[in-house]
Amino acid sequence: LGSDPEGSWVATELPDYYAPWMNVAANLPHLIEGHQLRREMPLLSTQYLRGHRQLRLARLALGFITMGYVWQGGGRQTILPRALAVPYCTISELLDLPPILVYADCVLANWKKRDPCGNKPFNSAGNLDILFSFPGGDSNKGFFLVSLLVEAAAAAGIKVPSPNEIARGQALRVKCVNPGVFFRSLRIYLSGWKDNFLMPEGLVYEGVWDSPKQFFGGSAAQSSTLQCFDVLLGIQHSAAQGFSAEYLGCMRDYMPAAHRAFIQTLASGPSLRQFVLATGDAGLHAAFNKCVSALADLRSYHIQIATKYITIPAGRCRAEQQQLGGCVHKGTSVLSERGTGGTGFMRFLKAIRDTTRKAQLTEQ
Ligand SMILES: Nc1ccc(Cl)cc1-c1cn[nH]n1
Repeated sequence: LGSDPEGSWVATELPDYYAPWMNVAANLPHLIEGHQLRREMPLLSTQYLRGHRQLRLARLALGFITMGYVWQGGGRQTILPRALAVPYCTISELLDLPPILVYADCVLANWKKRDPCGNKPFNSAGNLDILFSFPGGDSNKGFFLVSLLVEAAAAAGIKVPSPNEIARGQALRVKCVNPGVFFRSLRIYLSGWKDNFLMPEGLVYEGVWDSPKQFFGGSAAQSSTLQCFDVLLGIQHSAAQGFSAEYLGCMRDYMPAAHRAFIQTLASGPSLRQFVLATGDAGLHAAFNKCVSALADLRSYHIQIATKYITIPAGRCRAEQQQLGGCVHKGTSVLSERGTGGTGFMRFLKAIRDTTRKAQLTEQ
C-alpha cells in the first residue's frame, strides 16, 4: 500500500505476468496442507517489476512461498528450486535484503486496508487485513497485525503523527493468536537456516550459488523501531550471556536499507543522553528515564508473551513426546530454547531487558 500524489491509499499490485507467484502465495495454507506445493513453477523474469513497492510485494510473495516450500509438513527442503531462487535472490539484491522472509516483509509489507478508498485512519478498528498467511488460520492475522500495530504506535516516538494517523488502537486481541498454533506452525515457518541443526549446511539457492547459504529466521530483533529507540536513548547491548551484540548488529542487515541508514545516522549523531546529562535539568532527566523505563517494560512484556507462546507450549510438547511418543511435527525440532529467530531467545530477551533497565540516568 502507498499513498498516491493526492495522499489517498493505493493498493500496490503486480502485472498479471506475475500471477503464478501471487496465486501460489495467496493459496499457501491450502497448497501446503494438500501437499501440493511442489517444485513446478515457471521461471519468471523480474524485468517487469516497477518501483520499490512492486519489488517489496514480489519479495513478500516469494518469501512466503520460500518458507512454505522449505518447511512444508514440518520437514525441510534443503534445495530451493531455481524458479524461486533466481528471482528471489535478484529482487533481494536490488532491495539489499537477505533471501529469506524477514520482519519487514511479513509485518511491515504484509497488510492492506479493507477499505482503501475510505479515509479511516491506518489502524481504525477492523480496517486492516494481512496479504499472505502460513497454515494456522487467524493466528497469522493476529500475530502479524499486532506486530504492525506495535510498529505504528511506536512510530509516534520517532515521527510526530499526522492527525489522520492518530486513531484509537485497532481492537486486535492478542488472544486471537493461539499459543499451540503459533508454536507448532507459525514459528516453524518463520525459522531460518543459520545455526539451525535441522539444516546445518543452510539452503542451496539453485541457479544462484553453488554452495548452500545460511540466513537467520524472522525475529523481532529485526524491528528497526526498537533499535532506533536503543540508539536514541544510548542503550548499548553488550555480550549478553552467549548472544553478543553482534546478533543485534547483524539483524540490521535484515532491515530495509533506508531503516539501516536511519539507525546509523542516529548512532553517529549527537548523544541525547549526554545532552540531558549536560543540562542538569531535573525535568529532562525524569522524562529521559521515563522513556528508558517504558522500553524496559515493553521488553518485560515481550518476555511474558514469549513465555506464553513458546516456553509453555514447548514444555507441553516435550511432555507429549515423553508420554505419547512424539509431537505431530516430525522432522522439526522442539526448539524450546529458540524463538522465531533461532536464538537462545529467553536468555537473550532477559539480557537485553536488563541492559535496558540499567540504562536509566543515575541520580544527579
Ligand atoms: N512479532 C514478530 C513478527 C514477525 C516476526 Cl518474523 C517475528 C516476531 C517476533 C518474534 N519474537 N517476538 N516477535
